[in-house]
Amino acid sequence: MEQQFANGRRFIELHEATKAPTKFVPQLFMGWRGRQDTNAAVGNDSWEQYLVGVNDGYMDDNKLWLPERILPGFRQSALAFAAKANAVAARILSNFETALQLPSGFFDQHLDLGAEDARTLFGWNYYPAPKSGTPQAHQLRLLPHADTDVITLLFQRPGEPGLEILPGKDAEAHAADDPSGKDVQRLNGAWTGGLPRGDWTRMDPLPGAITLNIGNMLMQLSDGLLHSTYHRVRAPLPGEQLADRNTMVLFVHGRGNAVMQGPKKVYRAQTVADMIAANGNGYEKVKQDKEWQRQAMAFSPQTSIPPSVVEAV
Ligand SMILES: O=C(O)CCC(=O)C(=O)O
Ligand SMILES: [Fe+2]
Repeated sequence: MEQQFANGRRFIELHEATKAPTKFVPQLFMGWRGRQDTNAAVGNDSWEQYLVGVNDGYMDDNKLWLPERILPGFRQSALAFAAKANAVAARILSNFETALQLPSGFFDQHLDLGAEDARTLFGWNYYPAPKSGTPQAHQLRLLPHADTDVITLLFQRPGEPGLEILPGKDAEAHAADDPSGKDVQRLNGAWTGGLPRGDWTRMDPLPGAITLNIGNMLMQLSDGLLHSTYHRVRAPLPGEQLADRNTMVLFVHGRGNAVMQGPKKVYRAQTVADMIAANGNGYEKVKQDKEWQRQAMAFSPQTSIPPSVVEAV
């Protein structure tokens, strides 16, 4: 894990101009989003992200890898790690097949990284250390959202906290869905569902642990039984160390042509590729909404998930 964090830092530490050719492609959700791009998305200079596809076809067509001479071994190392993480995801998800009434072997097939339309992504988030003396407590490093994928494996590092989830918000958004044309992408608009049931709750990093988020695709596949996790990343609170934060993500999307609909057809049929493309500019629709701003930016007294629950996750 630490080796792969270091691999990502090699990319992050390059000059802006060197990274520029790998600029983010919203349609694919692949590539590099520098501080300027994320500044436009979240309104502060607090986040940088590089996401690579496990499928070289999409990466090569869009020239989203840097040449070997700039980052020797980078690509091979990232893809090897992503494949290992994907095997973990497949093992976890295979346990859901019976309960979700999906055909046996569904996830093995769906998560096949060798498939021509494989769209799973692996990548790094980097949040620089805030400058001392700046009022960080009311700033977010990453705005609230639910991930689009089936599940996310999130790798965090002890000493670099910030992830928070809003329990109950997911369920509310579900209840507020329009029954005539259920579209789980509305979860990215969860603020329409009324007041939050829970408070923003810390999910602090534990040594060696992988954090698992449920994404919108699993919500669709499970006909709403499993709700996607609404989450955000906040800046260090007063009294906390002003550390930078490094995380890695495996966005388990699976195959782009697959339709994400459960046996009861609760949600409208959408392909993985369509759901990814729709998310490319996810924040644009919501940023101006005052009620969303109020809830998304709420900083209530800090609550934490008891350690036993965190370990079970
Ligand atoms: O960096 C984190 O902890 C969260 C990242 C995240 O939510 C994302 O990349 O979708
Ligand atoms: Fe996320």
